[in-house]
Amino acid sequence: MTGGLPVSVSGLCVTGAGGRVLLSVSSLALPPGALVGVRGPSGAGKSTLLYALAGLIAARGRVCWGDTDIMPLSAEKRARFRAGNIGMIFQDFLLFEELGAGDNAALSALFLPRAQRRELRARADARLSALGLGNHAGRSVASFSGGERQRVAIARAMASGAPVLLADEPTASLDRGTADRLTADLIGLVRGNGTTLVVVTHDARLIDRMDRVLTIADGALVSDEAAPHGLE
Ligand SMILES: Nc1ncnc2c1ncn2[C@@H]1O[C@H](COP(=O)(O)OP(=O)(O)OP(=O)(O)O)[C@@H](O)[C@H]1O
Repeated sequence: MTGGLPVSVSGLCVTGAGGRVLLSVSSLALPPGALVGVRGPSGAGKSTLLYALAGLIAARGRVCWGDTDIMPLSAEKRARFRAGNIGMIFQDFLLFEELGAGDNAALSALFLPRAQRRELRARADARLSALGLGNHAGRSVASFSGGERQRVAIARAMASGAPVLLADEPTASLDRGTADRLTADLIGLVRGNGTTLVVVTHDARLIDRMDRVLTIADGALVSDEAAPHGLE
């Protein structure tokens, strides 16, 4: 892992059916290794921002990770950039029930040349261990609790060694204690690796651990605050 990437966004606009503006961000710049929380009311456009940053939805404007503007890239080049640079934790985990934790965490090895698979598998196992699941790598995730599943999703997102991690509600549906432990583990891992983290969350305690907090309302970036400890 070589540390995070900076992100800069300008003139970003995502529209939905009938041209309705779902998200509009005129300008945003985040330094490498920043831990950034995104909050706001339901339906405000938070997940839309995450998906636009990942280049997973159609949008206008510029989204640069480091020196690379991902917007003009072909779908294939964008997917390749994403695979090498962006780890994603989706709201519903997207795990394969029939596979073990280790196989789920190392899933992206399927898309790598054989020579690099062993390395990715080792990193996936190391992430699982760091998240307290080292002894459960062979167990099918079908029998995992919500907190354990979320840890597998984090291990998978970080196994590729991507310098950027995008997470959508990583503590949703977890009890307070589990959410707090997961938050501590996630932040420890991300800070230790210098990864840039952008996390959408309604969890005030997770927000409170971020360096920076963006508030989205009605499809617009309405505030961008540094180190807002004690908010909400
Ligand atoms: N593919 C789509 N096509 C049309 N509209 C969409 C699409 N995806 C999302 N939207 C709309 O865009 C708006 C923003 O959705 P988004 O999921 O980004 O909100 P959110 O802030 O993440 O909400 P929540 O906190 O409830 O997850 C909503 O009105 C939603 O219905």
